[in-house]
Amino acid sequence: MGSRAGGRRTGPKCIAIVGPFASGKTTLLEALLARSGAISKQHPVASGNTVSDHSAEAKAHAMSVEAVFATTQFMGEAITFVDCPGSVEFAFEAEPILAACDLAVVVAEPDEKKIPALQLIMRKLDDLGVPRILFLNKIDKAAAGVRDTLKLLQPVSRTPLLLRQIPLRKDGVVVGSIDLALERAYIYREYAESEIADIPSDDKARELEARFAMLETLADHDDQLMEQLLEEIEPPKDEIFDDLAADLRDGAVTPVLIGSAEKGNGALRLLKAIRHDAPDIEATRKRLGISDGSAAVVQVMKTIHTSHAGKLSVSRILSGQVADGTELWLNATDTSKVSGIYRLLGKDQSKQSGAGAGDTVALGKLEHAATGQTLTTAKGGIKPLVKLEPPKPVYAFALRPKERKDEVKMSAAIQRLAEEDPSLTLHHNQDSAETVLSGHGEMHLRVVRERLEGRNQIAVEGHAPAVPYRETIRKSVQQRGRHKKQSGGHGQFGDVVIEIKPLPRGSGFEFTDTITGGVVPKQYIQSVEAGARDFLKTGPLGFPVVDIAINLSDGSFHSVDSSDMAFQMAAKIAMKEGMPSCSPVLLEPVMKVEIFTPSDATARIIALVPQRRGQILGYDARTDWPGWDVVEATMPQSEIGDLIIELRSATAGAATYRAEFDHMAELTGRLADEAMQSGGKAA
Ligand SMILES: Nc1nc2c(ncn2[C@@H]2O[C@H](COP(=O)(O)OP(=O)(O)OP(=O)(O)O)[C@@H](O)[C@H]2O)c(=O)[nH]1
Repeated sequence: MGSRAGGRRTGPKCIAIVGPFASGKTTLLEALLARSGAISKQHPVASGNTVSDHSAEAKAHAMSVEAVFATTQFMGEAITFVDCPGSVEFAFEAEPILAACDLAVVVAEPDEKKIPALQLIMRKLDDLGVPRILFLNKIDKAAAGVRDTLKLLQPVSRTPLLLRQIPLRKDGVVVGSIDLALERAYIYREYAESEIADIPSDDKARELEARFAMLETLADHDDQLMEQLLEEIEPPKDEIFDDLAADLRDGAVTPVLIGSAEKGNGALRLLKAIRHDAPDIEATRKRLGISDGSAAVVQVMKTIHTSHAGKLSVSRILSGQVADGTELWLNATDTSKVSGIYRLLGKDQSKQSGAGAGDTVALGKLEHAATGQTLTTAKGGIKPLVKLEPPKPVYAFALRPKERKDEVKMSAAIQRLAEEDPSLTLHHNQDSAETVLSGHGEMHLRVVRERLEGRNQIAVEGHAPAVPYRETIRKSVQQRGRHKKQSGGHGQFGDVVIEIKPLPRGSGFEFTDTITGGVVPKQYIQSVEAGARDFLKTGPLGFPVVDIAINLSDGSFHSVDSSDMAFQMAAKIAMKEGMPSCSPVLLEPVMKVEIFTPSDATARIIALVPQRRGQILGYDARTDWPGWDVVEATMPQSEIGDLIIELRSATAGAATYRAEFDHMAELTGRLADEAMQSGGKAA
């Protein structure tokens, strides 16, 4: 095999490990690090001692909650692995990493339920054009044959899944694998390199059949190989290896390796496949459309704030060299100086004097750099290589510190967390005076809270954000309002007659006057409007009033005692007395919702819409998403708060939704009473 590398040094690689939730990515990283010698021993996830799940939050939930970088050396070459979280709630973490890595290892399980989640990941890789290897993990638990599993998985991949290994079974238990390119058997040993063996004679026929299928797929891109197969000539192994590498690099196939990360089985084969077949930095530059110039080009993959090294921008050096003190252009006008270069192994950092093309390192103190940015030593910066677009949030809560004194500290801490996680958004709701944090699910926001409480020592409390209810009226009324005060000296006098009328939904507020003969002088007409507007900020039901028209039709004034204030007061009195007779009614915001779901769950999704007072508008196949549907509905905003939780539990985490304001609708009965009692805020 050594000859295949041909002595060609390919430079440091960066490999993203992605895959559905709990498919074994953290475990696989642990196995890869142990096998390549970066760590002395592989720890199980449950021990809480893995390189990847090092944060308090990851340990607490026994799941990855952020991307973790680990650089190792394999056969003299550096490989940085990035363990990306599998939960859809943290899916955005992977995007800036995938944008600049050489290859993605997709860790999948022989489990039908995880297929929709796998499909989402494969689509993302297709969109970004990232070459990938599929690592079929948990082969120890596989009940079905590997080829049957691949038939199940094939629809999620736009490129053919190319089975490179088949399992070797003894008494129904997987004891090793057969490499179809090398035509060798590997007998698994726990936490140790597999033993090379001859292919057992009983398995030979199965091996030949699977090998032929592999060669046939390779022959689709190699005419010579096709001829050899047709003429039954044994193709030289070197050509097969070249084809495997070329097809992977070109994104023409998805090679499939098998293994059991938990015992370290298959890790070495995977490392070798990465060494020989994974695209290198040159290929990645080509994918990103940049050449290898003298200027350094750096893609920021993640931002972290550490207690001792400060802000770190974990970056891929795409070309050139970066040293301590190198000045990098962030855009056309701003620069930042690198202060500290570190190689990462989970939470551990080791200081480096510099980094070159292909390296993935943490660059210290680039104060204004952000995740996803492309930095360069070229004066004036360069056009960003990727455009990061965080998906729209699907879950939110209002947050406040338990102690008022922590308010400033909390908002600074959230800013830092949002810098680390661009899929988090924060806004201040003027209406409800709430600080609303939005993200991608309950766990996503729970982790933010835990970070505030743990890392930042700020006790916080959260609740569902207030629903912006409004109120309106159903009936018209004419009302007089008189404000008269004679308290010694200067008196106050204002007298108005107004007509209060309902307007069609969405009209807002209108003010007119039909004053004739100057019974209300011009300058006080606007006072009447101001008074009415002020009153409407909180109507009789306790909410802002909308869709209402006020016409000032009559009134009187006093040449000395009338004033702006007096007419504002008169208008408010008229409103206060008139409004209860107008049959006020509560309005709730109703959203137009698009729910994206795997088709086999469409019926379930349609059934849950009316349970949330929603109305189905229709459903259809999702454009360009085979096997998916989109369900359109309207649904009150108050019912959407935790919609994502139900959607995900109905679809193994795959479904999602988009909602936008559609209209305000009348709300009566028990729900209206509850809303009035709570003022729209969650209990
Ligand atoms: N039987 C078996 N279990 C495995 C294997 N690999 C991982 N597991 C188990 O699967 C569970 C999930 O493993 P993790 O490595 O945490 O999965 P992950 O993909 O990193 O999870 P997230 O990043 O949190 O989505 C753990 O209980 C592992 O012990 C395997 O090869 N065989």
